[in-house]
Amino acid sequence: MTTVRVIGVPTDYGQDRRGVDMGPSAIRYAGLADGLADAGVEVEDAGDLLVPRAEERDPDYRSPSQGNAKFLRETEEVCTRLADEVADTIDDGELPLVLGGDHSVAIGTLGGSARDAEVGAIWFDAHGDYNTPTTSPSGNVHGMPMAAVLGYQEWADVGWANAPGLREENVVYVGLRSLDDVEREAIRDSEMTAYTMSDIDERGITEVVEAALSVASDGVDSVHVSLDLDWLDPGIAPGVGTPVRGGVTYREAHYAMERVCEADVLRSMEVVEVNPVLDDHNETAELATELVASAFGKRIL
Ligand SMILES: NC(=[NH2+])NCCC[C@H](N)C(=O)O
Ligand SMILES: [Mn+2]
Ligand SMILES: [Mn+2]
Repeated sequence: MTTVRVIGVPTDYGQDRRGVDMGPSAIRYAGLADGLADAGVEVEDAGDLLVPRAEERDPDYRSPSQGNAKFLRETEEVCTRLADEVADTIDDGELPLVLGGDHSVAIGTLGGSARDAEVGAIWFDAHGDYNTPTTSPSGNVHGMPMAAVLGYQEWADVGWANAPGLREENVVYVGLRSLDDVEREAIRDSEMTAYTMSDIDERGITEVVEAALSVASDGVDSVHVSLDLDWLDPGIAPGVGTPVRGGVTYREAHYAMERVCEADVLRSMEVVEVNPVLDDHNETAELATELVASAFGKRIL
């Protein structure tokens, strides 16, 4: 039986809206343990990483190579510890489930997951998160993790952000609908595969998810799944910091998670960007919990 080790990362260094640091609590409160039990997996909750409050830090501390990026030192500090936790979890034969926090935590999750193995990644998100400290219009590191771990542009010089076992060819985006201009060109020029919402409209979630799974798992040991709650339509997932209209539906999202489970390639998973302060009676955290249960095997019949 799979044992899932839950690792909370209560950080909001990667963006400007406060509250996403409460994501791990909100997701647990929404019934994560019961959801995983329904899915038939063993659960071990490792608690939360200790993350100093943003108010105690200076977002504007910059070393010359940091460009616009805010809280980069703090992000390094958290992601370095997270990468070790994730790698240790996998070494112990368990499956890490990381609860964000904002999407900057992916630098740590992927760093640990792709440390000693060849892995692919499926990025369920409205956004590409492929900015760099100098191309980013916002300076928010949650818009940069994919570029960071792949060493795109100046990220190549940032020694701590890397995922040696992850190659662009095995990275797949599903559900894109908001890209910055430079980021769009960079994604076009990369070897990554990107399915936008229009692709889902045209081909249906069934076909897109099949394609995503096959590209991500091609020639590698296993796959990391990154689930940003703003992938879903804000009508059903209002508790996120950067909502974008026109996201996937409740059923499309569940279907995708069910297929992830059936493909039996999962190495690590993270659920990010749940912001209880912006949420409506914890409904986004509840949705996150249900989607995790589907990804780990909960079925109707
Ligand atoms: N993980 C996220 N929600 N990312 C949103 C990124 C938004 C925008 N592209 C930026 O870089 O600032
Ligand atoms: Mn994201
Ligand atoms: Mn997003």
